[in-house]
Amino acid sequence: MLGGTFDPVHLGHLRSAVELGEALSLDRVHMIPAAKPPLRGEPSISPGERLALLRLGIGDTPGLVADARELDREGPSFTTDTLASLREEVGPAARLVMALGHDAFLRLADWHQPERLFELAHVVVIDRPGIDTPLSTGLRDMVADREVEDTQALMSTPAGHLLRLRLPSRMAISATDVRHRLASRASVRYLLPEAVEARIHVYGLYRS
Ligand SMILES: Nc1ncnc2c1ncn2[C@@H]1O[C@H](COP(=O)(O)OP(=O)(O)OP(=O)(O)O)[C@@H](O)[C@H]1O
Ligand SMILES: O=C(O)c1ccc[n+]([C@@H]2O[C@H](COP(=O)([O-])O)[C@@H](O)[C@H]2O)c1
Repeated sequence: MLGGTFDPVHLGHLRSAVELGEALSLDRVHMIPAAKPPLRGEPSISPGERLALLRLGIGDTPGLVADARELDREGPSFTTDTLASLREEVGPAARLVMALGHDAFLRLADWHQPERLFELAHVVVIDRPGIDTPLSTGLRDMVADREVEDTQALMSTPAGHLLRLRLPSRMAISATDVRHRLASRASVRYLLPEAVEARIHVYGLYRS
């Protein structure tokens, strides 16, 4: 899974999802919008609208799935609940991966039941340009015994390891920057899929 606020989805998310799938030979990558992201304020647009943009962004891309399961739950969108539901679907022997960017990883110790994440899945941290803040002591201690060096070691078990991955097309694109550009009427061309940009303009999203 690659979860996110996707406010809105951009090419950094989509290209990372494709390259993650290739790097780990995954059957598919579920991109899962958080209805209520636990550690940040209310997103700029509704969960349903963020999901609609994600669906447009994915289009018919092989291997990518727009997964709406977090929109069906009440309360904060805790990733442990999402992984538990994915684990239930795929069974105990399947290899399950939760991917996140380095910026999100830096706060992993503050997540709901962080240790349980590793009982349910592997954690793969995607390098993000410009973000090289060192880990806190708590986070370093949490992951020390879990870290593996390569994808083969990661995929030898169903869950429990951590891998840091540098994908080929590292993109310095952020949703914050996209929102700022839209609010100031600057161009977002080539930062988003064209269908996503078109819908944003048609509905006048992110204008203020
Ligand atoms: N350009 C990128 N390259 C790699 N990973 C990314 C990139 N952008 C976002 N991610 C990761 O994708 C996940 C979802 O990101 P999110 O929806 O918060 O986008 P964002 O661009 O970080 O948004 P914002 O600027 O609003 O914080 C997070 O784990 C994040 O680290
Ligand atoms: O489970 C948690 O406690 C938790 C705390 C913070 C973030 N997450 C998830 O991490 C993903 C990225 O979050 P964000 O805020 O960086 O877009 C998204 O799927 C969130 O639901 C999950």
